[in-house]
Amino acid sequence: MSEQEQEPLTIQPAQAALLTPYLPPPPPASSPSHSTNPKKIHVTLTYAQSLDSSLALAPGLRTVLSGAQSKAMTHFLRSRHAAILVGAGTAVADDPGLNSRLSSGSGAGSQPRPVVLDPRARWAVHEGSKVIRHARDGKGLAPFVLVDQDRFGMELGDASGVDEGRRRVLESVGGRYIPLKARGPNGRFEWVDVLAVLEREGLGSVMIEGGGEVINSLLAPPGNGLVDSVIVTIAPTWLGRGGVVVSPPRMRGEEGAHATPVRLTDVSCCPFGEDVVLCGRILR
Ligand SMILES: NC(=O)C1=CN([C@@H]2O[C@H](COP(=O)(O)OP(=O)(O)OC[C@H]3O[C@@H](n4cnc5c(N)ncnc54)[C@H](O)[C@@H]3O)[C@@H](O)[C@H]2O)C=CC1
Ligand SMILES: Nc1nc(O)c(N)c(N[C@@H]2O[C@H](COP(=O)(O)O)[C@@H](O)[C@H]2O)n1
Repeated sequence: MSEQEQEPLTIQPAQAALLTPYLPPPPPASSPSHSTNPKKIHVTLTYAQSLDSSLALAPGLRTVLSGAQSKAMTHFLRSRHAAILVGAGTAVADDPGLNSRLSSGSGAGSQPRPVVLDPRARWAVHEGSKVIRHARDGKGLAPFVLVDQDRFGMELGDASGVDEGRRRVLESVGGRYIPLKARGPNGRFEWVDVLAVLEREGLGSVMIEGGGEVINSLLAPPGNGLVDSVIVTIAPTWLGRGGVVVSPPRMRGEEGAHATPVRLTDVSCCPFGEDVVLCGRILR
C-alpha cells in the first residue's frame, strides 16, 4: 500500500494512554517562547527496528518497517514533541517529511520543528525536498540545520560559507543553518551542546528518530544520561546482514570487569497491529 493510501493516520485512545507516561508534559498554556524553566529539555529516543536490530536494509536505503498502526503511533509522537531530530545520513538517504500526518480525530495539532545534525552541510536541501514542501504548504515546520561553526564560520550568530542556494531555500520557509562548535571526536557535536541549542530556541522536547549513527552515539555514555524515554517499534521481520544496525559501543568496565550493558527499566509493551511497541527508561 502506498504512503498516500495509508494516510491520514489514526491512533486509538488506549494506545495513546500507553504512551502518555513516556511523553513530555504538555507545555503550560502561558509558556514564553524562550523558557526560563531550569528543567532540561525532554528527550525521547524513538525508532523502528527489525528482529535483528536493523533500521534499514543497507546504509542509505529507505526501508519500511512500521505497519499502519505503529506508523500512526510515530506520527502521534511527532505531534507531542516540539522538535524531531535526525542525522544528515537520514536526511540525505530518505528525503524525510518529518511532520505529523495524524488525522485530526486522533488529537493531531502541533507540528514538530525538524532538526538535522549536519556538521559538514552535506544535505542538499532544495525546493522539492519533502520537508520544504510541507513547510511551504503549512503542513509542517521549516528545518533547523546544525553545522560545524569552525567549518562554516560564525558571524553574528549566523552560519556563513554554506551553499547560498540551499540557505535561500531554507530561509524562504523560515528555516535556518545554526552554527555549533563540534567539540566531540571526529568533528561531531556533543549531545549536551545540541540540546542546549534546542533549549535556546525555546524547544522544550525533542524526539530523536535516527539513523544508526545518531542512535548508537546517543545510547552510549554520556549521551544516554540525557535520554528521558525510549520508544522502539519492533517489526516482525529479519532484515539480514549488511543493514544499519542499532548496537551501541560497550561501556568500558573497570580493569578485568565486564562492561555494563545499557538496559531499560520501567518497561511497557503493546502490540500495534503486527508490530510491538516497547517503551522504557534507561536504567541509571
Ligand atoms: N527505522 C527507523 O526508524 C529509521 C531508519 N533510518 C535509516 O537509517 C539510515 C541512516 O543512518 P546512518 O547512515 O547511520 O546516518 P544518520 O542519520 O545517523 O546520520 C549520520 C550523520 O549525522 C551526522 N551526525 C550524527 N551524529 C552527530 C553528532 N553527534 N554530531 C554531529 N553530527 C552528527 C553526521 O553528519 C553523520 O555522518 C537510513 O538508511 C535511514 O533510512 C533513519 C531513521 C529512523
Ligand atoms: N517509525 C518508522 N518506521 C519505519 O518503518 C521507518 N522507515 C521510519 N523511518 C523514519 O521516518 C522517516 C520518514 O519520515 P516521513 O514519513 O518521510 O515523514 C525516515 O527518514 C526515518 O527517520 N520510522
